[in-house]
Amino acid sequence: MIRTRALTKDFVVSRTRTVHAVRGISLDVEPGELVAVLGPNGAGKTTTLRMLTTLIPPTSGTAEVAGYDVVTHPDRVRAAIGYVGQGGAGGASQLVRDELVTQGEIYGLDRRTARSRAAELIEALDLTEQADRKVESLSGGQKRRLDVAVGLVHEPSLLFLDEPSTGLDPHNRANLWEHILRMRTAAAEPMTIVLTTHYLDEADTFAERVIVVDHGQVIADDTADALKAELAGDLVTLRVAPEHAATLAGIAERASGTRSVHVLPGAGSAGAGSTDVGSAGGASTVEIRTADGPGATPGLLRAADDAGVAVSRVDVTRPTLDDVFLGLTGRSLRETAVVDATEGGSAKDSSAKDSSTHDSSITKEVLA
Ligand SMILES: Nc1ncnc2c1ncn2[C@@H]1O[C@H](COP(=O)(O)OP(=O)(O)OP(=O)(O)O)[C@@H](O)[C@H]1O
Repeated sequence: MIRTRALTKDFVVSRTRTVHAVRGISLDVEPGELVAVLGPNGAGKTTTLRMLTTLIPPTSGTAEVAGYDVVTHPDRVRAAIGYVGQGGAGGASQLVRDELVTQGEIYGLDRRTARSRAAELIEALDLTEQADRKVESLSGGQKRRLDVAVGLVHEPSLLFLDEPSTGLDPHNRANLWEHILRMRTAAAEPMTIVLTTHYLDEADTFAERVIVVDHGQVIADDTADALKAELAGDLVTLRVAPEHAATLAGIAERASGTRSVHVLPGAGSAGAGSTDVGSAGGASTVEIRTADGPGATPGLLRAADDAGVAVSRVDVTRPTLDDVFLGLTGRSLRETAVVDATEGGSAKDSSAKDSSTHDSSITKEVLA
């Protein structure tokens, strides 16, 4: 459905400065895939989407979309795809229904077909009550659903969504996703969807494949689970008395599946002989990165018990996509998003904060 080879885009911003926004992206997306493109602000996600949707020409390299070259057959590409950009489409003073009909006609549907397609989409995207209101009167969530409807009006087999849910509250995000997934499976052939997002949990939950982009290049490409298992691993955190931390670290290092072990002295535990086990102030923490945290933990606890090491608390944390990015680049996607927002970005800081609340961790107190 999509095939790019060594795709690049340079922006000449002044006589002395060129921004290399996309630096040689080669990727293949098969029909029916749901792919999330993830990366910090300025990574080149939107620029890539804009080339694939024929809005800007590549500087070099090739891109075929829906079987057509984006440079030599842009009209064919446009007829086959839907694109929901960041700004959204839509004439503000048009009625919702009229907007959909107009867009359908722009895509070559006759008026009757455009009307029936508009009615279908209004129902499918839960816009019945808003159908005869002006676009400018819609709420953020309703407007985004209309944007998606506009992107789907000509029944494209491939839909590009550029940050579809940025700025929406969690309820509206969930609602939008429900609609997108329903539309996808309702199509005669499962629709291919390529989206960019700042929401790590969104990519994690809905995308079948995650492409991580940084500095204009693809740095990882797999399912979210595979990326997390291969590039991050689970984190097992054990609390022990400071004098037992080295013994426990040794046990962890010898355990199968262990990738790394770190000992963090507890606050106030620098003084030798602290035995304040169970109190956050005195205990040391042994952090173990392992391929399978829930599987490894019982063996670790047995070995600790055999060695006379009393573990006062166990936390097993499954990695997030942010851990994957951190492992790949040494930077956190959340941090980069927040920093860029303070430098003039807009809604990105809220997305970054929101995604940081998503974390799946299993916590278990162990009686020492
Ligand atoms: N028209 C342009 N002229 C000059 N530079 C541009 C232009 N469009 C994008 N860039 C630059 O190209 C780089 C990639 O931008 P792009 O918008 O593709 O990133 P992004 O990953 O989509 O970021 P965001 O998550 O903030 O939307 C950035 O450094 C950006 O400033």
